[in-house]
Amino acid sequence: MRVLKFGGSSLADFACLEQVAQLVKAQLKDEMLLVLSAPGGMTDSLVALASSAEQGQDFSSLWEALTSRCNELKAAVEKGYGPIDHWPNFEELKNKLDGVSLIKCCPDQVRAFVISFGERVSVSLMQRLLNSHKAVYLEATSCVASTGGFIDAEVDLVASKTRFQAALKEKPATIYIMPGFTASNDKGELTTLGRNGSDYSAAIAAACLEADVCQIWTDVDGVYSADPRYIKKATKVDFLSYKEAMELSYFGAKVLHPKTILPCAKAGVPCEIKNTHNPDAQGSLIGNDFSSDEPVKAISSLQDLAMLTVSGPGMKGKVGMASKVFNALAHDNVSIVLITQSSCEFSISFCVHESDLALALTALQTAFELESQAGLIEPVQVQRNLAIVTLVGDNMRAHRGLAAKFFASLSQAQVNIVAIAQDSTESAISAVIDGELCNDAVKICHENFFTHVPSIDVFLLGCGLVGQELISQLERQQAWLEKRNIKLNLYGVANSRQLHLDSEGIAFSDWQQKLAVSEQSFDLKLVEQFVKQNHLVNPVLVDCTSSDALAAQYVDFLNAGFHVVAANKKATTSSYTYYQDLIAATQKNNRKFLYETNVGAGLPVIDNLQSLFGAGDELLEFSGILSGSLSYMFGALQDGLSLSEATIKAKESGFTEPDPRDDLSGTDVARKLLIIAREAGMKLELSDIEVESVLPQGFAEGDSIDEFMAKLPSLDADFNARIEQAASEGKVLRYVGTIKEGHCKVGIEAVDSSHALNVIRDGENALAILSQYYQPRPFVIRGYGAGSEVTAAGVFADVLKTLSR
Ligand SMILES: NC(=O)C1=CN([C@@H]2O[C@H](COP(=O)(O)OP(=O)(O)OC[C@H]3O[C@@H](n4cnc5c(N)ncnc54)[C@H](OP(=O)(O)O)[C@@H]3O)[C@@H](O)[C@H]2O)C=CC1
Ligand SMILES: N[C@@H](CC=O)C(=O)O
Repeated sequence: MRVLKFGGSSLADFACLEQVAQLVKAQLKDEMLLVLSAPGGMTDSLVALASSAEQGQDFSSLWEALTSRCNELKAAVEKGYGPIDHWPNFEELKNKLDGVSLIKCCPDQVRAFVISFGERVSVSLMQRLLNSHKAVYLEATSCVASTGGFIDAEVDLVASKTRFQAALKEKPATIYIMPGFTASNDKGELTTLGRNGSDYSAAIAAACLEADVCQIWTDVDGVYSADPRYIKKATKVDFLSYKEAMELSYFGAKVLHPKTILPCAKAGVPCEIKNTHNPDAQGSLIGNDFSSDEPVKAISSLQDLAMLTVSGPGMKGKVGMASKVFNALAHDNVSIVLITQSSCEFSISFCVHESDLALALTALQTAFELESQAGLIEPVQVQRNLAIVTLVGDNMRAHRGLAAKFFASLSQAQVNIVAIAQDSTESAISAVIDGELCNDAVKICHENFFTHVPSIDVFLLGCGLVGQELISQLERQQAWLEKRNIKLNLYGVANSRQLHLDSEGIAFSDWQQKLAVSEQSFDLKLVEQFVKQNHLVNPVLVDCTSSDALAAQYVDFLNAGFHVVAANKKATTSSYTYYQDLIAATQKNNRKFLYETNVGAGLPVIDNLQSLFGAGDELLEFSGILSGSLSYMFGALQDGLSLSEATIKAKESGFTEPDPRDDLSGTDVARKLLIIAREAGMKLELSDIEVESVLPQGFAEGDSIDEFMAKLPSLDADFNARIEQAASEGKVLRYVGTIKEGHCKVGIEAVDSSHALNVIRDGENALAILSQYYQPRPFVIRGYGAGSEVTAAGVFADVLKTLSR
C-alpha cells in the first residue's frame, strides 16, 4: 500500500486534476490511497464565506464565486469522463451558511463542515477522473478518529487504525480516495485537523495502514536547504531524518505540515516529497537512517513572532513558576514556539506567534494577578516583529564550531541576537532575531554554510578616470574572481548628477548609456532601500569622487550598514573629530572603512603603517615624495619642459587631481602627510601642516580649471629660472613631505645627486619611514604613486578586503 497526498496547488484547475489522474494511473502497481486537499484557494474562500455569514454580511457574491468555480470544474470533468456520482451537498452548505448568518454566530461544528467542503469537492472530481480504475471514495469521517474539538482536532492513532482497516476490508479496491483535513470524533461528528492538515491526514493513513511510503505531492521538488523564494542558490536536500524534517517543518519550511512526520516516524513509514509538475525528478526522502556527513542540512526561518518575558523577584528559586507560566498558556491553547530561561532563574522568555500574542498576555495577566499585586512579578515584557532562524542537521553534534560560525554569520548580516536555543540532541540551533532582518540572516548563513561563495555588492560613486578604470578591472577580473570563489556584483553607479541601480547587476557593456538616461541622483536612502529589497548582505560604497559632500556622509554610510572604500581623501583629512567618528562608526557597525589609495595610490602604504603602528612601533621621522603628479612634473622640468607643459602632460597621464591646483598648491601632498601623521597617532588638523605652494599666492583663484590651465604659462619663465638655479648648483627640485619632531611640512627642496629622493621622478613615490623598529635605516616604500590603473587596482584590493574578518 502507498499513500499519496496531493495538495491544493496540484488540484487547482481541471488541467491540474487531469495531470494528477494521469500521474496516479502511471504510478499504479499495487494498492494506493490518495488523500486530497481542496482545490488551491478554495479553503480560503470557504473561510471567508463562514466569516462573512457570521458577521451577517451579504455573502451572495462569495457564494456565487465558489459555486461557479465548482460547477465549472464539475462540468469540465463530466464532459470528458461522464457524470459524477458523489457531488457534495451544496444545498446543505448553503443552509448552514444561511443559519450562521441568521444567528450571527458560527459554532465550531458548523465551521468544520464549511471549511472542509473543498476536500470533498476534490475527491468527487478525482473519483470520476479515475472511474476507469474503480476508485473507491473513502469517507475520512469513517477512518480518521479524532479527539478534542471540531477545529484543529487531535488524532487518536489507535482508534484510527481499527477504523481504517475495517473500511478497507469492507470495500476492497486498488485505488482509494479520501478527503484530507477531515476526521470525526467518537460521536461520528465531522471535525477538522487544522489548516493544511491534509499532510497530517496522509501521514495518519500511512501509519495506520503500515504503508510502504507516504508521498506528499506538491509544487516544489522537495525540501530545500533554505526557502528557494528568497535564496536563489538553495539546493534540494535528497535525504533527511525524521528529526531533521520535524525541526524544519516546525521552524517554517512550508513544504511539510509540522504534524506530518510524527505518525510516519512512529510507524517507520518513509515519507517522500515529490513535485506534481515534475514527477520524474527525485524528491526528498525522509526516513530513519539518513544521516550524512553534512553537518547542516538546511536553514529554516519562522516570522511574525513575539517574545514575552516573565520576570521578577518571585521567579527565583520558586518551584512551579515555569509550570504556572506554561499551564496558563496551554489552558488558553497558546502554542509556544521557543523557550529560554536566564541562568539566575530571574526570568523566562518564550516566543509565540504574533496572532496569539493578545491571548498569551491575557492568560499570563490572569494567572499572575496576585503575584503581580504583591510585586513578585513585573509586568510582562513584549518584543514584537521577531523571527527565528534555525540551523538543522543531525550531524551537527559531531562538529565543533558550528554555533560560532552561525553567530558570526548573523553578526556579518548586522543582526542582533535576541535569544538563542539549542535542543539537547544538537539537531537544531535557533536564534531569535529582528524579523526585518530575517531574510538577510538566512541569506548570509546559507552563503557561509552551503554555497561558500561570499558576495560583495558594490555601489560605485564617481565614474571618472579612476571609477571607469575600476569598472574595466572588475570586468576583466570576473574569471579570476570566480576561480577564487568570490561573487562580486556591481549593483549601482553614480556620477555627480545621476544614479543607476540594477537588481540584476549592472551590465559592463552598457552602463554608460543607462547612467546617462537616469533621472535620479545619488541618494543614500534610495540605495539603502535597494539593499534591503534585494537582501544584500555585503554592500560596499566605493567613493571615486573628490566630493566633500559625499565624504561628509561616510558615517551615515557606515551606520546604514555599508562598508566604505574611498579613493577620495576628503574624509580622512577632514577634522580630527570627524576622523574619530569614522573610526568609531566602523567599530559600532562592524563595517570597514578602507582608504589604501589615499597615500601612494596603489602602493601598500596604509596597510603597512597600520601593521607597524598597530604592533607598537613608533614613528621617529618621515620623509618622502608623495605626489605622483609633482614627481612627474619635476622630472619633466629637469628634462627641459616648462611648468605648463609638464602640468598638461601630468593631467593627460591621469596623475593629477580632478583640479590640478590641488596638486600644484601642495594641498594634495599635505593631505597625504596628514593621513600618515594620523596613522602614526598624531592628533593633527590639515591646517597644522606647513605648506609651500608651487603656485604664487592667489594665482587664478576662483577661475575654472580651463581658465587656470590657460593662465599657467605665465608662470613658466619664473619657474624655469628656479630650475636653472638649482641645476647650476648640481641639484634638482623635488616636492617633499617631512615629519620631524612633531612638525609636518610639504614643499620644494633642491636635492643633489647624493640625496635618496634625487632619482624619484616620472610619477614614482618614495616613502622613508624611520621608526623605533626601523632605524638607523628607514623602512622604504617606492613605486608609481598615481595613475588611474594603479589607483583602481588599489581600490579593487580594498573592495576585496571587505570580505576578511
Ligand atoms: N588619479 C590618481 O592617481 C589618484 C586619484 N585618487 C582620487 O580618486 C578620486 C577620483 O579621481 P579621478 O577619477 O581622477 O576624478 P574624475 O574627475 O575623473 O572623476 C570624478 C567623478 O566623480 C563624480 N562625482 C563628483 N561629485 C560627485 C557626487 N557628489 N556624487 C557622485 N559622483 C560625483 C564625477 O561626476 P561628473 O562626471 O558628473 O562630474 C566624476 O564621475 C579623487 O578623489 C582622487 O584624489 C586617489 C589616488 C590616486
Ligand atoms: N593627484 C595625486 C593622485 C594620487 O593621489 C598625485 O599626484 O599623487
